[in-house]
Amino acid sequence: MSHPEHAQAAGAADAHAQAHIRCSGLWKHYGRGPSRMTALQAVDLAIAPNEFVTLVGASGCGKSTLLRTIGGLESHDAGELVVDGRAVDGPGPDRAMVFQHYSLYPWLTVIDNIKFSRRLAVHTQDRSSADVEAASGRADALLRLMGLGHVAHAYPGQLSGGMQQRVAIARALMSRPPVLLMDEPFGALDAQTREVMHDLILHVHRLERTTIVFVTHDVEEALYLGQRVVLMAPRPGRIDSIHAVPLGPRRSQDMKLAPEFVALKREVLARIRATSGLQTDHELLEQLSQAATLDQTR
Ligand SMILES: Nc1ncnc2c1ncn2[C@@H]1O[C@H](COP(=O)(O)OP(=O)(O)OP(=O)(O)O)[C@@H](O)[C@H]1O
Repeated sequence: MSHPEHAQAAGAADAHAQAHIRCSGLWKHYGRGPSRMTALQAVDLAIAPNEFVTLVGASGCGKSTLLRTIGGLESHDAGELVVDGRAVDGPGPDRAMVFQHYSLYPWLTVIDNIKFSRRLAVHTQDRSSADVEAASGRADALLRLMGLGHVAHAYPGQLSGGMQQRVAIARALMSRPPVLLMDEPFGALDAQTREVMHDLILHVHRLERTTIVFVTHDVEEALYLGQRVVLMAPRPGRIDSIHAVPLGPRRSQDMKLAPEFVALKREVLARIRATSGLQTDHELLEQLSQAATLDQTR
């Protein structure tokens, strides 16, 4: 006889086993001795293939550390981290990363920036001309997908921040990575450009069927993009709670006004304040004014 709780537990275990990215009891420390701090404490997280998951939380809660660990840029101290059934022991072509700063090559044109990683592979692995042609076709398709066709032969310095970030995303997608890891990719863009980038990345996610893990400080961005929002808490860095976003996969800007969106935004914001140790903005202002008074009396 099946029991609902058992069925739920079995479902969760199944999801864990079939996950594209799976962290089980993941620990990460920085420093040694008395200065040792725990950046990740027993993180358990299963991300399904083609899922879009966002990570939010107060400053220093370990969002970037978790993302970089999944990317293989940081090692973990204990626990298990598996991507596509394989234990992660460093960076790999299956996991592309996009950061806030575009890190494009200023001396290469847009199209050459996009082809760059592929170009290295052509040199090192003695690819055939058919491979080179396929790479050109892929680069052209990405130019179109990212709305960059008209600037293919421009240099990064001639482009706006939003356009440069589109190039960086196209370059990350060039080798069809199954996983895209994004660390505050739109953090330096103005509000209007961010909105355009949000719809663009959702479109890319639908077409490329990539699993995306996206770090942000911005709760509205986290809710608009994510199918699930993972809320992390600091000191020690850990997962506080995971929230399913009650919106379908096709999103539009007016959904941000839907009562269920607004209610979840409030809940997540309140939880971030609570976990950061600051209950209210008022409390923060009081702390700042006390610090200012202390400075004046010194
Ligand atoms: N290389 C490092 N060496 C020592 N401590 C580090 C290192 N990288 C991060 N930390 C510390 O680990 C904790 C988690 O940092 P992390 O950057 O992952 O947090 P975050 O949630 O991404 O923060 P933010 O939102 O401010 O970017 C912080 O206390 C940070 O100071």
